[in-house]
Amino acid sequence: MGTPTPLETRLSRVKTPGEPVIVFERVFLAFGDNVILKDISFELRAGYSKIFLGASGAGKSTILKLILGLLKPQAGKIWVNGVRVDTLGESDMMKVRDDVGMVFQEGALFDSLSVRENVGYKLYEESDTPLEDVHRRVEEVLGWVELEEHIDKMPSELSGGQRRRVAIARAMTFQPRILLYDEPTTGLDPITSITIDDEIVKLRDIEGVSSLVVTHQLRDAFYVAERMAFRGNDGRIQFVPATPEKLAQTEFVMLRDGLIHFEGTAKELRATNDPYLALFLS
Ligand SMILES: Nc1ncnc2c1ncn2[C@@H]1O[C@H](COP(=O)(O)OP(=O)(O)OP(=O)(O)O)[C@@H](O)[C@H]1O
Repeated sequence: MGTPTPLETRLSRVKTPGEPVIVFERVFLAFGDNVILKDISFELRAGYSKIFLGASGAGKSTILKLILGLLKPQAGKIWVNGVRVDTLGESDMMKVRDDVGMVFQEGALFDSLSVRENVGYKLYEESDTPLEDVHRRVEEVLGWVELEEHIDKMPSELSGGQRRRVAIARAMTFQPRILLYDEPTTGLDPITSITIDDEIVKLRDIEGVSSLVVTHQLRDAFYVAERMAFRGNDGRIQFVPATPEKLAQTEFVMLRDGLIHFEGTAKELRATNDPYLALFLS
């Protein structure tokens, strides 16, 4: 076995299912007189997913920026992996961000870098990680999203769905406990969207990654909530309809007028009589 390499040590962080990994407590945020978040409290637990819905401008991306420490609230408290981030300075925030992967809208790859370099760019910059370890990790994460054979291509040679999968692989490089997805399927056709949704499901169910997904695509949101992945006896990953326990691990959060208008499972959302939600779902 030998001594673990620095990369192996980073990848071996303990992950306890069910413990809170993101906590918002009575968060208030305004830009001048424009109050965006009035009083927001929620908890994301390890291995769970939360899907944020809401009209344009409701504050969904603002919540992602607060988690990453790119914005600070004027009141309330925010914890990420047990660290209070609303009062944290930038250098400590960098360490917190190491455990949070981010999949941006449109994938946001570097056009001038190959797929390999896009996925591994942070690792290649680190002098303490041997090059062969970096190559191995990059190949591993690209294998996970089934794109190993495209490793030496440029982003311009990939389809929109493949580019998003590269972005997911890149976000996984350091095996973060939390993945934040900002509109991961926007602009993709329904079939391609499903390949992205399956990656989100796989990461949640096989890797135990906690995820926060901001989306306007209700069909994809329900797909992620109502499906589950498991590894069969032959070692292959299979997808089946979610069991009741698994269904309970994904919650929808609807933001409206700076407050949480609804928080509940797919089943509860589908059964709602609330006129605002019904309008949103129609
Ligand atoms: N830096 C900023 N300065 C001033 N106002 C801002 C700033 N960033 C965001 N806002 C405002 O905050 C509100 C919430 O923005 P946010 O991007 O969080 O909405 P959203 O729910 O993600 O919307 P969309 O679905 O359109 O992406 C918007 O009214 C936006 O104009």
